[in-house]
Amino acid sequence: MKVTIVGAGNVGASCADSISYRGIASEVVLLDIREGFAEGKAMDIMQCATNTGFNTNVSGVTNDYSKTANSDVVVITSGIPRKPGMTREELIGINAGIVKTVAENVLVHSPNCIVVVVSNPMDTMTYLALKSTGLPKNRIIGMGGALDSSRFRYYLSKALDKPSNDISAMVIGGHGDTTMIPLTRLASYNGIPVSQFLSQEELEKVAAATMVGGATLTGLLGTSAWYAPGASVAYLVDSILNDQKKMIACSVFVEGEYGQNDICIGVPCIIGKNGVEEIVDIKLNDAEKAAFAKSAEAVRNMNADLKSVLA
Ligand SMILES: NC(=O)c1ccc[n+]([C@@H]2O[C@H](COP(=O)([O-])OP(=O)(O)OC[C@H]3O[C@@H](n4cnc5c(N)ncnc54)[C@H](O)[C@@H]3O)[C@@H](O)[C@H]2O)c1
Ligand SMILES: O=C(O)C[C@H](O)C(=O)O
Repeated sequence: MKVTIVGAGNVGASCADSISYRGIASEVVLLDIREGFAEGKAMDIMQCATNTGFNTNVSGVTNDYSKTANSDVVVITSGIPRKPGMTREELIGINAGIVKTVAENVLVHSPNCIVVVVSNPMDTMTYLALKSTGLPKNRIIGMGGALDSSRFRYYLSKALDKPSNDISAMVIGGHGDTTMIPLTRLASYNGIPVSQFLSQEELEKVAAATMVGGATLTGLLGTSAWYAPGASVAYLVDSILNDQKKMIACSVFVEGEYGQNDICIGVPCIIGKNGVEEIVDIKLNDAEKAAFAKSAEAVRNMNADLKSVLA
């Protein structure tokens, strides 16, 4: 199985590292416009092979899409990241042009691939990739919910003082500081509702920390995060390539689900060899429904900024 990752920066290289280390694909191609950069990242990753024991062939190319031919999955991480104090939405001006060109280029050489969009603002970039390529909706997946959910589990584990892997929790809605919806009511510690262990106030603090999880890291690092984003992409790609049918919150095109239409937004999806195989209909309560409608409105408003790019 072949995976192409466009953008060999912090997130792209971390995706390649996670995918090869976990043996998810036989071949990974990193592509970047910076001369020699993807080649360097690929060589560095390949020099891990003997010490970590992986067999994936990782190669790098400078803007040569012919080397990406016949990829099963293409991950788009190209574009600029935010700096401290910025929102993801502020990246739209530069990243929209990059994502549109990249999505069109990859499809020339891999017409049957599934596209995973990572570049921010991710829900808007996913919608752009879908509209500009005309691909069927099951083949365009925005990665954000997997990362946000893992941050939610991290903050719950800190509050509970229990291991993250014993906690099950999901974030839906937009991948933005104010649009994420951590589903606190449905989070559990080994199947037991977390509300049995944490007060409402503690749960609200966890949800708030989750929503600004990316901004917190950006403030600490001076640029946005990459290890957890790379691992989250690998988790998603694994479910596609190995047809695992995991339920993962992903940004996908909705047509009536959760009362919304014509946007890409985070909803629970079954992810398998066909990409998005099902959108799972969780019964939300009234407060969660209202939060989802508000999040969807913000996501829809951002799409309006794509008019000139999509014209
Ligand atoms: N969806 C998520 O959960 C999530 C998580 C982390 C980061 N991100 C986003 O991912 C993007 C990348 O972040 P990063 O930290 O890796 O940034 P980075 O600056 O480290 O890397 C971006 C790379 O893209 C390359 N690039 C730019 N234009 C290109 C083009 N036309 N073709 C090929 N490559 C091109 C650059 O040369 C650079 O190497 C940002 O938009 C960031 O906000 C999203
Ligand atoms: O926070 C960012 O800007 C990057 C990414 O969306 C993240 O959540 O880490």
